Order: sequence, then C-alpha cells, then structure tokens
Amino acid sequence: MNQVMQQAECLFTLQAIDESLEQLASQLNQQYVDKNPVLLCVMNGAVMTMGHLLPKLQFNLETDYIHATRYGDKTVGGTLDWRAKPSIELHGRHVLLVDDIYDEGFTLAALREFCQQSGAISVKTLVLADKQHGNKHGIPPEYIGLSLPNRYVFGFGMDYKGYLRNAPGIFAIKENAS
Ligand SMILES: O=P(O)(O)OC[C@H]1O[C@H](OP(=O)(O)OP(=O)(O)O)[C@H](O)[C@@H]1O
Ligand SMILES: Nc1nc2[nH]cnc2c(=O)[nH]1
Repeated sequence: MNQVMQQAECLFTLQAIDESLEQLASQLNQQYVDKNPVLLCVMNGAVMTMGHLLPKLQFNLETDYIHATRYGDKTVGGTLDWRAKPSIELHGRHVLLVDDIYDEGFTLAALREFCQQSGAISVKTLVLADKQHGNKHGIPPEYIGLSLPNRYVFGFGMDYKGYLRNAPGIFAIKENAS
C-alpha cells in the first residue's frame, strides 16, 4: 500500500475537495430549506463526504446510513451486496443520498429505487465526484462536485483493495497497478 500511495497521482487536494463541498452545500442550503430532509450516507465510501458536508448545511435535517457494495475489495464492480438498510422511516420524507463517487451508476440506481419504494416524497442524490465515461446507468445525480478521469481512484473515504480510505485527497492509482 505504501508503494501504491507513493506512485499515485493526486487529482484533488483536500482544499479543492472542501471548495467543491462548499459549492454543493450552498445549493443544498437554498433547496432544502424547510424540507426537513433525511440525508443517507452511503457506507463506506461516503463517510468523509458526509462528514465534511454536514457542518456546511444550515437547515434542519436528520441523518442515517445505508450500505450496499458492488466492489468490495475489488477495483471492478459486480452484483450489489446489501449490508444495511436505514432504520429511520423514509415514508413521507425528502431523501438525499450522499455518496462519494458516481461510476457506472448501478449502486445509486438501486438505492434510489429502494428509497422510492419506501415511500419517500422525493429522492435526490449527491456525489462528490463523477467519473467521466460513457457507460452510465440510472438517473444522473442531481448534485455533482468534481469530475474525474476514467481511472480507479482512492482517498477521502474511497478504498483501494480495502485500504487507503484515509488518504488526504483523491488519488488515481498508477495505470498498471490495479
Ligand atoms: O456507480 P457504481 O459503479 O455503482 O459505483 C459507485 C459505488 O462504488 C463505491 O462503493 P463500493 O461498492 O466500492 O463500496 P464502499 O463504499 O464500501 O467502498 C462507491 O462508494 C459507490 O457507492
Ligand atoms: N474506491 C473506488 N470505488 C469506486 N467505486 C466505483 N468506482 C470507484 C473508484 O474509482 N474507486
């Protein structure tokens, strides 16, 4: 892991990420005033995005988490493995799913469907970063922070084979390392 980190390319610094989250928060501060939404953190990857976004929000909200993974410790996605559903009642609530990355879109499409089936009044999604390629599924996120090249990334909550979620920024692994 030390070697992966040393050879990785920093795509976004902590400061750049913070600036992006400020912009997303200012949109949310206008659009969720008086809506009393539930913000669902998509575990595990979104833990940093959620943690840094929350103090920038100025409206009443509740939080919970939802956990479904299709990558596990791999760098290629598979079938979605449900690990935890929210315990808060979503019926009659505005729901905002908060995730780290929109890659092929299967994860957010399934989570959005789950929230709609649970009776949410509205379901929107926010991602810190959108990976640029043409193989997308589902409705695109309503709120997108950063644009990423089509490379496997880690850091700021995102893992490389289960590690490096603590890397201080968003990093792309060396092209032949996956
Ligand atoms: O758009 P997709 O191709 O569906 O991929 C996006 C999902 O992949 C990552 O989760 P992962 O399955 O790696 O689980 P993790 O958050 O626990 O690392 C990420 O946090 C998103 O939820
Ligand atoms: N860590 C990580 N998780 C992902 N899930 C989908 N794409 C990615 C990626 O590039 N990095």
